[in-house]
Amino acid sequence: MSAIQAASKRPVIAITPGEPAGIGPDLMALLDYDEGADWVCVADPDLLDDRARLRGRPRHWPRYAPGVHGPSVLPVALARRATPGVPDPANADYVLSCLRRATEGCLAGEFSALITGPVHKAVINEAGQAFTGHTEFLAHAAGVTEVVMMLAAGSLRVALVTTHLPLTMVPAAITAARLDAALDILDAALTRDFGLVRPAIMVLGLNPHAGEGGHLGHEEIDIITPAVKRAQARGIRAVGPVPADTAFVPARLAQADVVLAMYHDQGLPVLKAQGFGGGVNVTLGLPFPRVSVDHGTALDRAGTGPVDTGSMVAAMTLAKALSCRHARP
Ligand SMILES: NC(=O)c1ccc[n+]([C@@H]2O[C@H](COP(=O)([O-])OP(=O)(O)OC[C@H]3O[C@@H](n4cnc5c(N)ncnc54)[C@H](O)[C@@H]3O)[C@@H](O)[C@H]2O)c1
Ligand SMILES: N[C@H](C(=O)O)[C@H](O)COP(=O)(O)O
Repeated sequence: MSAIQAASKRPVIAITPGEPAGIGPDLMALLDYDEGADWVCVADPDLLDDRARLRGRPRHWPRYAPGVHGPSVLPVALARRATPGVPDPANADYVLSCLRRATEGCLAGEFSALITGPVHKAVINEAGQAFTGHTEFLAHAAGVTEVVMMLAAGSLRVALVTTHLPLTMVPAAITAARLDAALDILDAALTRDFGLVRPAIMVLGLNPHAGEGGHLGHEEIDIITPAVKRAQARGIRAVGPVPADTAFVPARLAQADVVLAMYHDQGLPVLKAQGFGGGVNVTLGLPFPRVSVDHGTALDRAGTGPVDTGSMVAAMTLAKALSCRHARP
């Protein structure tokens, strides 16, 4: 915990609202900010004012400075005024600048956690910046080679071996080293940050019916089963590979604290079907807590449509809890 946080005895949490044409700025306007933390919104103050006015919720945003409590804004200027629902590649640099500033603050101990609002990956790439997601961006910025994306909604937790990767590249990315790292990170984070004792990790197969004994694919025999056995030998309570189609059957799921899926759309559709709007996305393995919403930019709702703040509220609650756990000596 930094000197500022130690003095204030409460977490100072950075929030990046994400794509300025999306619903991130709407969330900033609509939220009730919990008084148990200082919330530093890294964004363009005019954008926040514009969106708050559109939402009929004008709010005074004090400038961020040590000793300013409650919500405040750390100004980063937009390149062009944002039109709700219409992402503009000219503002891609702004989105990344907000993220960089917040990340630097987390790495320096200025902030105790980072909450990210949704970004539009395509428009950032259209602006010429290679960007696949916050998870990969933050790992790179923090100089960490291996992290794990985990989404949680209620009691369901789904972690991913591979993240934002075209499906054709997935099999080659499921390596012994990646599986070992993912299982170690997951076990350590669930123990340290989520208070679980010897968490049960259900590892999915890659192929239909977990390869059907090698008749429907060999990754289970060649790579996944040996990784599960190595993890067990390290004391990790891993089981599998379990066929993905029946892994989420309630009786089976009840035996696991987390499901480790091989790729993005193997695990996340189940989680989002069950808990969309109240789930969170956590990056495990970073040197600071990072939590995000479970939804995207919802361009169709920015500025006017009904917006559910549930996921952002859940992200704020978890970021606060993780801030306190990370601050423990
Ligand atoms: N954390 C992130 O940065 C993040 C997460 C997921 C998707 N995305 C990005 O978002 C963009 C759009 O993705 P998408 O259309 O697949 O998903 P989306 O979550 O933006 O939208 C899916 C549906 O859910 C609705 N919705 C989303 N959030 C809502 C909320 N808070 N309240 C009410 N309704 C809500 C939308 O209106 C839409 O009908 C993509 O560029 C994607 O990469 C970013
Ligand atoms: N995979 C996430 C989801 O489906 O919710 C989303 O794309 C955000 O990922 P990052 O946190 O890496 O941006």
